[in-house]
Amino acid sequence: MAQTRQTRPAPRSSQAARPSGARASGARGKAPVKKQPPAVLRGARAVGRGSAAALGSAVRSIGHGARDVPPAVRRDGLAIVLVILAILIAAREWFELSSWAGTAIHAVVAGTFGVLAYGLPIVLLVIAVRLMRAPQEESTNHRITLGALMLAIMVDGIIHIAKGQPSPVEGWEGVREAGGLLGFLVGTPLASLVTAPLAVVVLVLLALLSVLIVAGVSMREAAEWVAEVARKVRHGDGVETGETEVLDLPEHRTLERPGAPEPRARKSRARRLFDRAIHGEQPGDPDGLDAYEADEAFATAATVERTDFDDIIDPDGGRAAQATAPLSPYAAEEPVPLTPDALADAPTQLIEVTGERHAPPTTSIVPAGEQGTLENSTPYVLPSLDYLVKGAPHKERSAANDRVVAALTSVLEQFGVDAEVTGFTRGPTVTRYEVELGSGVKVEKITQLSKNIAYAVASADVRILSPIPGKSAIGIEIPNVDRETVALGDVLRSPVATRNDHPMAIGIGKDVEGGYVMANLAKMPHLLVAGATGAGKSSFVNSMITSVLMRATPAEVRMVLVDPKRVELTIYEGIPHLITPIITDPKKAAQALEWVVKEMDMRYDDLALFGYKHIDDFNKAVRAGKVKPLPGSERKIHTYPYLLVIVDELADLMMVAPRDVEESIQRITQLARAAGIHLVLATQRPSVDIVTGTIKANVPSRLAFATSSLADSRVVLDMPGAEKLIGQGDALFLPMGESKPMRVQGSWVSETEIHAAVEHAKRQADPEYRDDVVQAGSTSAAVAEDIGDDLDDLLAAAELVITTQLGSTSMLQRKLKMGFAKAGRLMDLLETREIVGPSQGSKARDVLVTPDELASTLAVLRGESGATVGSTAYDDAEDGEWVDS
Ligand SMILES: Nc1ncnc2c1ncn2[C@@H]1O[C@H](COP(=O)(O)OP(=O)(O)OP(=O)(O)O)[C@@H](O)[C@H]1O
Repeated sequence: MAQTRQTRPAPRSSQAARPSGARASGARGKAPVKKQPPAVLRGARAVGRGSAAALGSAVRSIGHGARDVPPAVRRDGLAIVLVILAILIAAREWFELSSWAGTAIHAVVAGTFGVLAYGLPIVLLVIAVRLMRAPQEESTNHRITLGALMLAIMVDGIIHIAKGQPSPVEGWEGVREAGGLLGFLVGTPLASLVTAPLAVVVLVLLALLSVLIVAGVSMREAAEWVAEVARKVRHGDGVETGETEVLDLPEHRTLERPGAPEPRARKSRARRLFDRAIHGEQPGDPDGLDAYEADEAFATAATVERTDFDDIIDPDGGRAAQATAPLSPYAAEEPVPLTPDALADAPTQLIEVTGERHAPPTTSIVPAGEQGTLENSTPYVLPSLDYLVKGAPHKERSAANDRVVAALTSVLEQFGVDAEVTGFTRGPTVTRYEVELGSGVKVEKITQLSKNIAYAVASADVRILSPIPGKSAIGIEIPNVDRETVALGDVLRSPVATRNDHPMAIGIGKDVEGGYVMANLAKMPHLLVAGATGAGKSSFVNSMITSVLMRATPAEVRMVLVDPKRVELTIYEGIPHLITPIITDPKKAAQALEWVVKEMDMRYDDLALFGYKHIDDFNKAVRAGKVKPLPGSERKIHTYPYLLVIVDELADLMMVAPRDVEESIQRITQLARAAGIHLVLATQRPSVDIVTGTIKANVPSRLAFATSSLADSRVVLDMPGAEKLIGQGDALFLPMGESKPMRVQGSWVSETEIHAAVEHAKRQADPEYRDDVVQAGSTSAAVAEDIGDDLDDLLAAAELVITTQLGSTSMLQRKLKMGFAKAGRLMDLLETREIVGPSQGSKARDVLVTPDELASTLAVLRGESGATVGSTAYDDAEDGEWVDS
């Protein structure tokens, strides 16, 4: 299933509503409606509850007070505490502080860490500095702290064994002079288990592992780095020769030569060379690059394209991510974190702070014909989730819900229906009230009452679900008068989001039970988003793009954004995840879709060439170094990022080139899944001429916001329901393979938050645009003059005539719904292209092209170079032998 969801915990019984006459229910996951207890008992309970509540609220207020302290200040507080500890420990261990406090410190610290207590102040200071300088890299900080602690334990164990394994029973002094309590606890049992020398070997290896954890590098990387240093030392061009060469960790190999082009210029040249390499060309020097530069450029391009999910995912589910290179020059310049409070207080200032740009990372040298070190991707730091604000806590019930329960109960009583409201589950926008029927009562009795229910609860948007999936109960969904906004930050911070580290998983929102809903765009694999103006479609597109920015690096996900309205997506201009500037011209958008088809074909060729079925398998093999270039090829094999194509207003595209757009969408959607290419098509006008049968058949996942009519709901979901939604992000989500849609409240992200995420991304890297995206095919340029604006109609006419093998003008008139003059003109054009023979009076013309030659003939009409009617030239193109423009 494409989506996962987390159900909220069952409400406490003390929160249950108690309308008279309602039947008690203990159903899990909903607020039950209970019978009234006797008055005396109620009074006693009230007194008890009152005092408990007073005590509870006092404790909670302290807790809330602490929670209200901004996270950044809390982290600073922790850093300051560490500095104080470091000073105190240093005072005793270094300067022999002799007071009782000194004695106590020594007893605790040396008692725990043994002789390592001497070094502890330095370790504490390093962690404190790291906390203050890179607070947003929580998972990296956790990793370093954990690694340091492990290292201390292992070294203590070694010291403990080396000092003859003193036991606390013989006196603490000996333990303090050796490895402390930690050393005793680790060293003694291990030594008695496997003998002392073997125990030391084990501890040394574990200490080595701890060092790797602290450094955030794998054994192979460390070995490579050591080999590199050794090589440099051997060749006498040592690491510290300063002026021309700087050696860093393997992923940051920087080699500056006097007179070498600027890194950015080299990169764009690299991109061109890289593109050629993809198409099997040799990295020569047509751009004036010498062999050195060409190799370097290839390595850079490969680095840019590389992905390594395994390497950037922290075992704790967070992302130690790309921030893990402690020696990176970029790590020292990490961005100032934007906390929600900061965002609220001074958005403009913060935007200024983030205005500064970081140079893209350095170039690595990979000798020609050798596979590069693939896992060393660009040190791109993902934005901290602190950039996104926290929403108000979710309410499980409110007074409004109790009023609705009472109203529903009274409607049932008034109309004499033997049914009871047994509970409800409150979501952010609507609450689903559950009604159980008495035996022998027809479900229709309730559905017939929908208007009376709407009247009683004073809401026109009552939706009845019969039954609630998986339950013998009827659900009545009624909008909350006190609805809640679902903050994207809350969705992305929820356990369901942190457990799922897929870069294409996005925060959809919250379901009717208040559970967070995430969905993986890669599994959809294509999504249609529709809804009337103002229903929340654009807000969804924004939270989707922001989700990607928060969770994926440009090496993992690249995007093509199509925004014919020119307003919705401009904010994302310049983010490094873009593969081409935001496309606003619908004609260019149609070309971009053709480019996507081409890219897909190319990826397919690659998969076929190396024998993989899915891009994920291919990428995994590339990262494992298992994909080797063919013998004699100089090509550097790289991983492919997912390609996410977002069209924010399909209608605008369908108006310009309906057949081309439809055709491209069809080809992309049929094949793109395995190639890691995914489409999101959004439209305000979900009518059959925009969301055609072909598009619907190929885009299996749907997200419907409120539609203006039942017909529109049917177009999007193939069922009614969306016309009853209440707007502002209220949606029905129907992922591929599901039969019933899930009602969700879409997540909301403010412009300030988007800006913060965008600025962060822009600071990390520059976009590297592919200049061929909007030139692919250049169809319109080559279209013959006599066809002019009639190309789409001509293509339709040619297709009709060729597939039916009937050269009849009146058929064109009838099927394409056009006048006689236009149909006649099209037929004449077909004659000039030798698709049909000359006019034979009232008889139909001969058709000179067979259905087998349809594709090549349409290519000729489109003006695609190299194609001739009925020839094989276009077929070659179909096989993926496109020449890069
Ligand atoms: N998820 C949401 N949570 C809270 N409010 C929302 C949400 N989505 C939309 N809204 C509210 O509804 C308004 C309109 O939303 P939005 O602009 O996304 O609609 P739209 O369907 O994209 O309209 P259009 O197609 O005209 O751009 C927003 O300004 C916002 O106030």
